[in-house]
Amino acid sequence: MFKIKFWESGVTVVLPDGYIAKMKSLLGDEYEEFIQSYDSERYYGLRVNTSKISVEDFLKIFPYELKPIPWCESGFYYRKDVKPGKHPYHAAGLYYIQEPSAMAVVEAVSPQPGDVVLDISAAPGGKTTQIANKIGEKGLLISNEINPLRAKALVENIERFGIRNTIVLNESPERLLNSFRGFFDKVIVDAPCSGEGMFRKDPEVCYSWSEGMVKSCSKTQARILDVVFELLKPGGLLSYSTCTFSPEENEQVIDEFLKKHPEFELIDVAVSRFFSPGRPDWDDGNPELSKCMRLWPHKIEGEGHFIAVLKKLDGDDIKYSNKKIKTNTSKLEYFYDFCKDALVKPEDMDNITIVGDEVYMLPDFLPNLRGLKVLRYGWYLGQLKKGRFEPSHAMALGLRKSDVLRCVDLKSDSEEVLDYLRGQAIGIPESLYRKSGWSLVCVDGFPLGWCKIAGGNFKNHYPKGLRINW
Ligand SMILES: C[S@@+](CC[C@H](N)C(=O)[O-])C[C@H]1O[C@@H](n2cnc3c(N)ncnc32)[C@H](O)[C@@H]1O
Repeated sequence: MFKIKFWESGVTVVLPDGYIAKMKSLLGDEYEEFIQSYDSERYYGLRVNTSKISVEDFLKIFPYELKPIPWCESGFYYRKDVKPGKHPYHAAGLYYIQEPSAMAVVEAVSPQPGDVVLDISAAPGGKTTQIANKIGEKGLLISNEINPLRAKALVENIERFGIRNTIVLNESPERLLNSFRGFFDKVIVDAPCSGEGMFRKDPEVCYSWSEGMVKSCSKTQARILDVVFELLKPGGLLSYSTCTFSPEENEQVIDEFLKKHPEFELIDVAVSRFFSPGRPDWDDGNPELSKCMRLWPHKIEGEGHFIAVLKKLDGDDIKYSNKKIKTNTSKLEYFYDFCKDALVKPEDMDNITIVGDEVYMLPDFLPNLRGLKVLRYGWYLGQLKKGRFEPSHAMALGLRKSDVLRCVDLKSDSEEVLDYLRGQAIGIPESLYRKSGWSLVCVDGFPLGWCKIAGGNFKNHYPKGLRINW
């Protein structure tokens, strides 16, 4: 019987016997070193949102000690006694709290500025927010999540990050085929898996593990790959990752895929130098499988992961045209009134459309989304209500302080910033006493949300569902 103690909660969990026996037989001499990694604490990481702040500037203002993660320039380890999720900079979207090994996936496939990328199983948004930072304003990201509840968390994280050019879908992989054959430069399959690599992080994952789960996950993974290969352009890259050790969900899934799809090949990538090679001997010996990457908790400062990057060598070149969404421009009058009243450059608000009563700024290129469950068509700006426009939280977080005419800028170490996040009223600066209308609330210059001021009074519009209770 092998027990692990969870350092955060103090809970002790017995690792499944079947899992221990399997790791012993797979790892042989290396097993002792591997199993000892459970005596150490897990690692804690955060990744800077480089679309809002440079790493250099972030390090100047973040009040806690950080240590660089070798494989991700914007990633840092923090100490477990630090609670970055409670700092106002988190609410302002300056970083994403992410397990350090998980940051390697996007680094491996290395999306470039302007790329068109699909993140097929995206919630809660770790990879998506990292991709968005890399492709920049000119790229296009389709961020998809099959589970509607998890898709909600995905939308929240995308909006907190202030990402504008992402379409969020709630679809099964199969239903994407009609719209996106040969459309993407890069596809990320961060697959659902048995989670063996996360045992040290989350006791729930140990409880749900079974040999049957490993088998059923490997079938799901193969099914997802069998759909997404069609979505890539010739020359495009497919990233496949799991947070589990079982060869059935890793090398064996990749080998089966390569056998069926000779137009794909595994490639070496720059970050592989930090990690261990894949294990051909855990499949049928195909030496190419050593190009996969294994992230072992006894070899690196991070949890267990598997990553493979494959290139599509051949396929049809399909041309896509930009879709327009017909919009009733007369209804946009209230939105433009808002822009004139609140923004320094209202004329910058172009490519605007209305879907139902929601106002969006569309990405530069819009694919055909007919028949798909679309949760976001790009930057969600707000809602048209009877005779007025109400700006969204997503609009606030996608703006910069310099974009708005009125701003209440709070200090990150002030009680007022916490009061704002609690949903309470706060004092307004003298310069705004005689002003009225929607105003941005910032922390050290970074948007947190909206308030409305009138006659010297402050009305808090921080979303109810996000308010803090400490
Ligand atoms: C490892 S998690 C993704 C983590 C995410 N990429 C991130 O970085 O935050 C796997 C995701 O796959 C989704 N999933 C489950 N079954 C699926 C299926 N059949 N097809 C596609 N996605 C699936 C789960 O809902 C889950 O959100």
